[in-house]
Amino acid sequence: MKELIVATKNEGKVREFRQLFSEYGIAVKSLLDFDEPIEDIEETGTTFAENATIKAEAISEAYNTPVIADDSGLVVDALGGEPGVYSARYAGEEKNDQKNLEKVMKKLEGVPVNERTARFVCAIAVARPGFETFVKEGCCEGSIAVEPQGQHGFGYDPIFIPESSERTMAEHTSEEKNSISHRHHAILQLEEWLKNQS
Ligand SMILES: O=c1nc[nH]c2c1ncn2[C@H]1C[C@H](O)[C@@H](COP(=O)(O)OP(=O)(O)OP(=O)(O)O)O1
Ligand SMILES: [Mg+2]
Repeated sequence: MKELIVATKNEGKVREFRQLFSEYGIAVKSLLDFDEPIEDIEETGTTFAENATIKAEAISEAYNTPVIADDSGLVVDALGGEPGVYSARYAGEEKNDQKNLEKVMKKLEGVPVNERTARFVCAIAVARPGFETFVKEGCCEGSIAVEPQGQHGFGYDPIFIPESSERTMAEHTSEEKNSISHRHHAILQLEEWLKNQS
């Protein structure tokens, strides 16, 4: 089975990539599977695409091998697009999912349901030695719940209600999430390239 390196340390993403790529006969190796510790890569870009490129190219260049990376996050209209590229560190550098979603809930206190629109965005960069890096994006439209619900998934899933649903993403099974998520939509755009990998 073909193996792809995904330059992430996020266990939630790794779980989803394993499930999503298994459809293409591709196994996933993440930075959590490396024997040696991998230093955190600074995400200095101002867009998801830039940060995905930075992560994919850093690992591709270090190991001289093809690598993909995912930069993703939550974009809330009533917060002018926050937390956006700062999603992981919204409530501080410690990257705490619970504190991050509490900060969003607090900022949205009193904001009526019809003004709580938001989307999850995912940029996936493909970096290969000797080739130009390319990036594909996917998104999942929805809104921010009035209170957190559900145990599945990771990150902001307990407060995000996809527009196709009445439940939060964390109340969806992984199969359900993987059929509607921003990550799924980004991967669909990579499909042609992925089919040539297996
Ligand atoms: O499906 C999702 N469901 C809920 N929350 C999500 C999702 N997808 C991204 N998110 C949130 C988590 C984190 O707060 C940020 C990603 O930040 P991002 O820098 O891309 O990832 P990360 O630092 O956790 O791991 P890494 O950079 O090693 O891939 O957006
Ligand atoms: Mg990150």
